[in-house]
Amino acid sequence: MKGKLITLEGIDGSGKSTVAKKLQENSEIRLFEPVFTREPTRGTLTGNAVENAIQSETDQLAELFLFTADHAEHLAKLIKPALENGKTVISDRYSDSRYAYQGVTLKDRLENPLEWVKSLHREWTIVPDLTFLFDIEPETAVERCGKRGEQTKFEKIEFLQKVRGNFLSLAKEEPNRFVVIDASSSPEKVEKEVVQKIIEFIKKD
Ligand SMILES: Nc1ncnc2c1ncn2[C@@H]1O[C@H](COP(=O)(O)OP(=O)(O)OP(=O)(O)O)[C@@H](O)[C@H]1O
Ligand SMILES: Cc1cn([C@H]2C[C@H](O)[C@@H](COP(=O)(O)O)O2)c(=O)[nH]c1=O
Repeated sequence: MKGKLITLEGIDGSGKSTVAKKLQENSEIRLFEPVFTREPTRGTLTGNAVENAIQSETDQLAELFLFTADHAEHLAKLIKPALENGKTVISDRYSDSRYAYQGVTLKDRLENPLEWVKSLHREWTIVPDLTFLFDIEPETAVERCGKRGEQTKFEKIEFLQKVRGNFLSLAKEEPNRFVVIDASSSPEKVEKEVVQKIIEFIKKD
């Protein structure tokens, strides 16, 4: 793989999509001609299945496998070919979302769901080169989501506190891959920090 994979992670409402949009418009980032993508994927068979699953009371294991199927399809159809072509890929959510979220949804079904979900990916996923964790108090994130948050089952403070804990443990385990961003700062400050880190990272090679 010649290209680099950069991922944006964090709880719902942490500001990932806002930054992803800003990165697409940023002239310094555009020079690298990155491929922008996201998980769950949009408008695909697997992405639509995930969308349906998260809008209903789907069995948590079934939901994990749908998210994972979407990841496999995403890797095969977009991520791997882009990296093999030397492209920089920037994904709004990726595997760490599975480890952090399904690490919580499956806690009554499995002994150590986070590790189990990780092990399920180990032999075939591509580990990102750089991951931004948009870290924020769930209260602030849920408030930001307003009415939108009331419609989805994951945007609940207590649940997101546990997801945030999982993200922070993942970041602690791999300090060389993760950059933890204070996502409660202003949109301008968050964008500036992310742009600066991406440029440093790409130029370093
Ligand atoms: N730094 C910021 N300060 C204040 N508000 C912000 C900031 N970043 C984003 N927002 C606002 O917070 C809300 C959620 O942001 P956004 O959709 O980017 O989050 P997200 O992490 O992509 O959420 P999700 O994962 O649920 O899609 C939006 O209304 C956005 O305008
Ligand atoms: C990839 C992925 C996502 N989720 C959760 C996180 C969100 O609540 C929804 C959809 O994501 P969006 O960025 O808000 O569109 O799904 C998850 O639980 N597991 C995953 O692997």
